[in-house]
Amino acid sequence: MLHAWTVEQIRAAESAALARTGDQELMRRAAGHVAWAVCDRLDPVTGAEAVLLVGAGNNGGDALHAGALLRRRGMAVTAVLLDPGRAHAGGLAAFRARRGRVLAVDGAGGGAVAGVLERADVVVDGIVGIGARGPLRPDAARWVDLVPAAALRVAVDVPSGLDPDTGTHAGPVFTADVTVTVGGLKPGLLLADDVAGTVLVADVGFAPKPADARVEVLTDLDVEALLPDPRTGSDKYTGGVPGIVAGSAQYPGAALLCVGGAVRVRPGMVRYAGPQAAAVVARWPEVVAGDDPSRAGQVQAWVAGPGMGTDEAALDRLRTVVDADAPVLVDADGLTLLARHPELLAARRDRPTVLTPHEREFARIFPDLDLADRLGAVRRAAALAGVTVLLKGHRTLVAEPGGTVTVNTTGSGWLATAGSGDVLSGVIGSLLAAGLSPATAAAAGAHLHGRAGERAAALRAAGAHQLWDLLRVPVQR
Ligand SMILES: NC(=O)C1=CN([C@@H]2O[C@H](COP(=O)(O)OP(=O)(O)OC[C@H]3O[C@@H](n4cnc5c(N)ncnc54)[C@H](O)[C@@H]3O)[C@@H](O)[C@H]2O)[C@@H](O)CC1
Ligand SMILES: [K+]
Repeated sequence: MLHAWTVEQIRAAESAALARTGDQELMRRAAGHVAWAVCDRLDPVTGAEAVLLVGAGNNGGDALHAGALLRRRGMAVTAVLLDPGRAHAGGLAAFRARRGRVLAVDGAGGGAVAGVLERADVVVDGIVGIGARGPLRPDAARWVDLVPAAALRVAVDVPSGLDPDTGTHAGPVFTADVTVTVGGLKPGLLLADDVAGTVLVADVGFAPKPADARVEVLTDLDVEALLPDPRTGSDKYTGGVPGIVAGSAQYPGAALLCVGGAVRVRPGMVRYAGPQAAAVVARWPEVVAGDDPSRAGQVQAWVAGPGMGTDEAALDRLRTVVDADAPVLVDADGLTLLARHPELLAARRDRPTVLTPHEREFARIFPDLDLADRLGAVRRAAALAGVTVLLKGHRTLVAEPGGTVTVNTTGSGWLATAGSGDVLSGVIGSLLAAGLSPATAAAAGAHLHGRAGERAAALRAAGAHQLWDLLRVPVQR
């Protein structure tokens, strides 16, 4: 499991380390990681041209110390001081001692900055780190816009302009190929990977406690450990029995896709209750199928929604499922019905329940929550409804009512295809039926589904049904 901490939490851990170690030493360590990240990606290092964008705080100090190290490796390094009177004194002294070139944007050097940036092989962003508030000020933002995309772009701690707690950026932002983040991951780096690039965590001698983190990432090993293979003595109920309510005359494929997701994650048995029973059994002979969830027999978790329609018959089926004691996942048309009948959602409060909306469905159920901050919105939705909420997107987020959010980092563009979400619902339904908690089942399901999407990309396997075969491929080590 990986963890990410808020700026406040990082600051608290940092202050204890500052008292122990001193800020110069911490900064030198951080700078060592930044310089290593640069040199590791350049060939040759000697003679390459680097530009440091240096703000007025310690983030700029990190960049200046890194610049001094890059000088030692024979690089031509120019420090652009955005606020020359307030540049970090220790960092500047170390940089000058290595005969680095200094340009001050408010002095004679200002005019030369654009030309220096244009030629740079590497640009190091030390404009602001976790001390910044709000969008970048115009005097800093103008330089971000001049950074050439062809250069290696390395952000110190956080790409300037990106909110480390939320991953939002209201104005210009430094787009990094690599972010070297100090002390621990920040949620914003996970959410805005398009801005942060590859994230390296620089261990400088302090780290917040994993137990304090409210944002987590599952790894392959975590997910494998949650899904043991069947053993001698297992029966169909130890594997788990999901019940699927999906599909309609208009969307028969949704039933097959959702059931397929459930079957291929290894439940003990899958039940189906809807109008496509014959088609389901024709494709999935292992499934026990009927049309009425109230007569389905023992079910350990329900999935309701994909392609089920929104008519009276669909509403009746959804009511039956919502009344069940077993865990329930509601997706797609089921979410549309929940938005129209809030009493059904209220009935699931504090009972094991997962909602899996994409952004439009989310906005229908939680119209007052602002999706500009997806992390904040999904967390508030889970707290408001008292259920687990999985918000789909490039970074799918899973929030439990207690406030912890899991960020899914697997996936590919090949998942953006009709029916892909139906498969995901079936996968999570199986995991719920196997006894995982709603948040763990949702996060593990999103992880498996994302890995399947990555394999689909590698194979160019188009079509959501291709995901069935790619869900439980063993992890390569
Ligand atoms: N304190 C320490 O000893 C350590 C600090 N570290 C580095 O220090 C950074 C934090 O340093 P600081 O607390 O000095 O803060 P920053 O360097 O992140 O930013 C503070 C400066 O940014 C300016 N600023 C604030 N909001 C702005 C905005 N919207 N647009 C433009 N400028 C803005 C402020 O006027 C201030 O001068 C970390 O991100 C990390 O890079 C690390 O080196 C570890 C050790
Ligand atoms: K930065």
